[in-house]
Amino acid sequence: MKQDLTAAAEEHSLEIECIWPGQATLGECPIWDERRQCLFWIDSLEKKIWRSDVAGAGAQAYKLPDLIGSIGLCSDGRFVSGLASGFAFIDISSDPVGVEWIGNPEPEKADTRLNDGKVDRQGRFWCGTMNQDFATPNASLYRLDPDLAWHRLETGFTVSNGIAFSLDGKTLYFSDSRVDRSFQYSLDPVTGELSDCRGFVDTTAYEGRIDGATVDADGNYWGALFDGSAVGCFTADGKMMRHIKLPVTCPTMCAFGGPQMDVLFVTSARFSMNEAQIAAETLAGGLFAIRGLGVRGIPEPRFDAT
Ligand SMILES: O=C(O)[C@H](O)[C@@H](O)[C@H](O)[C@H](O)CO
Repeated sequence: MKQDLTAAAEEHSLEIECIWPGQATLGECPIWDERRQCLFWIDSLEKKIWRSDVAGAGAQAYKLPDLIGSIGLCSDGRFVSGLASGFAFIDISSDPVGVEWIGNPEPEKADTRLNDGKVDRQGRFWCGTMNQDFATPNASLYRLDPDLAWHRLETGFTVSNGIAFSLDGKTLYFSDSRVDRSFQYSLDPVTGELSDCRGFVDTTAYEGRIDGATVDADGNYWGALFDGSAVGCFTADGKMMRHIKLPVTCPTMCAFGGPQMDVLFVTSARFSMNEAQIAAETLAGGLFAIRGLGVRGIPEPRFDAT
């Protein structure tokens, strides 16, 4: 029996707007670029990076040669990314888009691909794989360092998700979404080593499972609740503080942005829905902006190859 959140949850002063009703198959990875003052997000399965202004206007897509799991900002204006066949830099300033391959951490595994990823406070790119059957527990968590060497930190997951970092960079958040588990690790900011894996949010108490996530300027953790039609905000010790309902079943990832860093952008997906569900949920795959939260994010750190 899932917890009844209706009493604690409703927040009537919020404005929730679908700012891009573009029906992504698998929208993911919203990221605010404070230098360009624009929003980027991806459609993993349609092999695209999308860009728009803060209001979703002027949306344009950049076509990629491969499925894409995640992007992070680089200090040189490119993206560091987890593509299905490996880590790569992506340069959207050229046409066609420039792709500089870094390497495939799992060339021996035909059934996995890189999925959720994020740059940590020290500028390293963390990215986890997922099994494309969403079930076999042979996915791993990797750290790509500025010297472009990658390191496998953990293994045995189904779908890597929920990667985010505490403000002091000493905690890594992670979720294995298909088994509905979320964790915290102690992260040594200097060496990038992980230790002391412990349970974080008990998402089995709520509808949905933690997909993509971010940490706000107060140090609280915001996670998209895939199959739960909501985003949840959790304290650093795993207690749900806020639960914000969305008009789509499958929100996938959230990130703060906008000139004041006070808008929460949320991507969503439709790949897991059947035809009847898609017909009933026309906004599925859209990009949402939640305003009026009274919370800000902080700019994303950048990856800087040495
Ligand atoms: O089903 C789930 O539990 C997962 O959350 C996925 O569906 C994600 O969206 C994943 O990140 C795919 O890229």
